[in-house]
Amino acid sequence: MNVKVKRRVHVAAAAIVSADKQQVLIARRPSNVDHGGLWEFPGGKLAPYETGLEGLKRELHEELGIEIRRAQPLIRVHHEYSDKHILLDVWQVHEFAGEPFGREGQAVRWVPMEELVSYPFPAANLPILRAVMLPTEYLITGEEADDERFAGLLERALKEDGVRLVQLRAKGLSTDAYVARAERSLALCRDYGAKLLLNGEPELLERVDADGIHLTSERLMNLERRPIAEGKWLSASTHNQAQLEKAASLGCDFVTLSPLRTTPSHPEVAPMGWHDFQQLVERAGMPVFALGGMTRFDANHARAVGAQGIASIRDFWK
Ligand SMILES: Nc1nc2c([nH]c(=O)n2[C@H]2C[C@H](O)[C@@H](COP(=O)(O)OP(=O)(O)OP(=O)(O)O)O2)c(=O)[nH]1
Ligand SMILES: [Mg+2]
Repeated sequence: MNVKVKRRVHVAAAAIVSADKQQVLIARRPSNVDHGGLWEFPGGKLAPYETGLEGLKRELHEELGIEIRRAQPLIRVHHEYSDKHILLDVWQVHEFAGEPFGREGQAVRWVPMEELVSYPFPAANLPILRAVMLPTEYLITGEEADDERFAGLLERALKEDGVRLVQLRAKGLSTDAYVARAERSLALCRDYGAKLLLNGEPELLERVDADGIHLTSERLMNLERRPIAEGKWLSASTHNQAQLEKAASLGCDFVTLSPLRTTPSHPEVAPMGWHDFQQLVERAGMPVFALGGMTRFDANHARAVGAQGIASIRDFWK
């Protein structure tokens, strides 16, 4: 029997974002290498004993002539190519010195975030594109009987906290009341350049042209295929490996994973803690927001263990 062991390749790559966070730098792979002609996030294979960030610093100097000043982990993606197993260790570079140019003759281009999806990338890159486009914080709205009070609280979070990703969660409302609240939330979110996801049946998007749908874990597990178009965002609540795998198989764009800590809203559920969380995130293959007792102070740690950031009601709803 001829068992071929695939090569394992650890690659560090950079999502270099402009100071206004509106653009990201990509490069085109030369036509004579693997995935030639496709676009990529600059970077390359780690040398023996190099850490991801060390390797990335070396690669960005070699490929673009820049020095990294400030970088933060963005996402880790495992992908099976036909000839190798690859780990893409992607960092978001917030600050650098020098003027980037293609030192190896490759094309290099600043691209507006929303145009990224129209460039051809290698197959492993889809989760990275999603991660680059998403912020670090995901606001889940609180239960609020009064529409005026609700709008005031949402606007405060958009304005004061700079929230740019919102899930409208309102279990207590009838469908019509939910739709009315969603229309109003959408207008507010548009004013601040934030994305709005509706927590409910996917068909809600036919009534409100929001940016996407957030599935409860129960809805997630009952679906056979992705219920909405690719151009809309699909997120889901997950709590374990099986749900993460289901989310991946449906083509969810990102998920929340909870509960990280014990919370007043779910006192009976055992918290998973950072160790188990990190292990689940490593193989998730999509951006994951830590949920359950999280505040913005936890965002850096969440990033450090591989997450996109944190999701919260309480930290933003005051
Ligand atoms: N840099 C980078 N590599 C990617 C991306 N997506 C993706 O699948 N890859 C794959 C392609 C390659 O198989 C591998 C990266 O290798 P590389 O060719 O950049 O390596 P390197 O810069 O060290 O170049 P070399 O000296 O080995 O020629 O990862 C991406 O976005 N950026
Ligand atoms: Mg390279």
